[in-house]
Amino acid sequence: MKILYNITAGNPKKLRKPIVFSVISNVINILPFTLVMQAVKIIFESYSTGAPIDTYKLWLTCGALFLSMIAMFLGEIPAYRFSFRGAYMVAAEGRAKLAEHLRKLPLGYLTSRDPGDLGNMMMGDFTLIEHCISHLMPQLVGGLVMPIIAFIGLLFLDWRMAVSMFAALPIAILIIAGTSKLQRRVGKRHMESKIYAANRLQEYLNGIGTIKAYNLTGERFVRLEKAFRRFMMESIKIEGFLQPIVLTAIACIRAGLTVMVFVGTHLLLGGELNVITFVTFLIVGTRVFDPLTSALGNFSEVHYDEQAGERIVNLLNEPILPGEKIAPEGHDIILKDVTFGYGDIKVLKDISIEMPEGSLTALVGPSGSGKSTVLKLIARFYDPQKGKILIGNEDMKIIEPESLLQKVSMVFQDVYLFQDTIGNNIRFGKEGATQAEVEEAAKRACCHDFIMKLPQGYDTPVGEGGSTLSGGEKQRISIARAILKNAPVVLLDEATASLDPENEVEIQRAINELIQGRTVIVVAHRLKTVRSADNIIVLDEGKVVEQGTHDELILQKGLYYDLWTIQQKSSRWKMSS
Ligand SMILES: Nc1ncnc2c1ncn2[C@@H]1O[C@H](COP(=O)(O)OP(=O)(O)OP(=O)(O)O)[C@@H](O)[C@H]1O
Repeated sequence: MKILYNITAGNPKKLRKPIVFSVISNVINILPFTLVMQAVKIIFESYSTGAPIDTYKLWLTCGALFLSMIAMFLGEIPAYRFSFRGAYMVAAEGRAKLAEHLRKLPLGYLTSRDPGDLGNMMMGDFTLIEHCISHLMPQLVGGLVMPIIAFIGLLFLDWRMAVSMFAALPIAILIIAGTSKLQRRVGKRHMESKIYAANRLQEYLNGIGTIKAYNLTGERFVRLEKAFRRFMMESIKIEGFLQPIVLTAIACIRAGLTVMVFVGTHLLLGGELNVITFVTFLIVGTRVFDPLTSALGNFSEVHYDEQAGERIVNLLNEPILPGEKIAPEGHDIILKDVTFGYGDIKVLKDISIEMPEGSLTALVGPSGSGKSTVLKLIARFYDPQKGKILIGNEDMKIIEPESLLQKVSMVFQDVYLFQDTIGNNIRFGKEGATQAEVEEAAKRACCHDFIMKLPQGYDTPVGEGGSTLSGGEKQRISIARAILKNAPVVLLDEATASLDPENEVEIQRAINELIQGRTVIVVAHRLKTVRSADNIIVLDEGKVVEQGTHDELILQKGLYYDLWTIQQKSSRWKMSS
């Protein structure tokens, strides 16, 4: 049953209708068979007795045969429709469910996977599932129903012939079932090599600009070529391994026909079987296994598709961030003895920070000291490995992640804009916001003027990732989004890239609009922007080494003082150069 669970990406109920209607359609498909046998019987009876052919019965059989063809056609329509509908429904609902699940997973889990892998799963694996439900399953059902019904019917005609005809079938089934683990293993290796090749291709395409800039074409391409070669070898292996198994099983099934001819001849010569029955068995025997042999030819594909489904099921089983409580009203944020690392190396080591409601806290420190990581923990992209983070005196771990995110606006360095209009990109901040609200937010974020200068204003489309806008423009759009969201907590990761003076002033003005009256935590790279912060936390190698106001820290003459002095000097260098 696990196989049915996997090939439907955890939704086996969706197979009910396709299977039921495939069975019905295959039962109807047996009708013409029995009618042809009836016609043969009428003709043979006349030859064997010397009596004239019973034309009335023969015409009647022909008429029934015609009607059975219509019935076959009508029976196939729902089978076809439910198989395809089932397949597309499983894929469409599954893709939506997986996308929703991905959103709820800790970001750490997602970033640990190869970038192309998830996209591949969404499109490629679900396409395999679609194919399995729409084509392979009906074929398999047909391949089993036809011989089973034929066997039962033939038992009544002559049990000895029926048994001999199907004698070798269990051997074929044993061969297929006995090698199923091996088939899965070979299929798994093939799938892994396919995913690896897709990931290398994605990496190559994503990095094509860098590859050109640093003339890495040769080295990177060798890596990609190796991945394609490995994929090719696994494809050859899968064919080379599976074909002999399937062909042996098919040969066993066909051997049953030879056994039947021997037994039939023996019985006929011994006078224990009449010619009509023998001919009937010969006609049925040559056709009855056809659906089964073609289904077996594709059976290894079912295993293969099952693995695609299993990958999806495994991802759906990955635990989402826990927490069910609605976020509290208060917005004090407290980190208590927090330790966190992305892998084994600890990035934050036992840190404690208090950020009172309505205050502005700045996180400063050398590159890699863990500033952005603190913001990510507060946004609950990850949970700390030790210690806790409290918001409004509640442990974040018990708060429902969605409810927490409603309280938080984030403006990070790597602004992502969707392939949509500028207006809709701002509207992501508040679902259903009116045009007036969008424009108001844009005005406060100092982006209304540049938007109005664009050919289609707010309806101007932006390329994927915001590629058609400058860094400063993208940043201001993301601030407008955050202003529209109007969340009480603002997390700000200041841009490290140097902005031109005009953009810098505009962004600072936009940020001032955004942070008014809120609990703000800002990662500051340019210390002059946080001189007025209520509290400045200085991080070094994942530890809080100093904290206080700008004036207090300058007096301490510690790390902050050093950083401040260096930045003051470098800004003077810039001005004099
Ligand atoms: N997703 C990740 N996976 C693994 N390591 C990471 C990840 N993100 C950050 N790190 C590592 O964690 C450490 C702290 O990173 P973080 O971005 O918090 O530092 P930062 O102080 O904000 O640095 P910067 O000022 O350069 O932005 C760095 O050594 C970084 O390489």
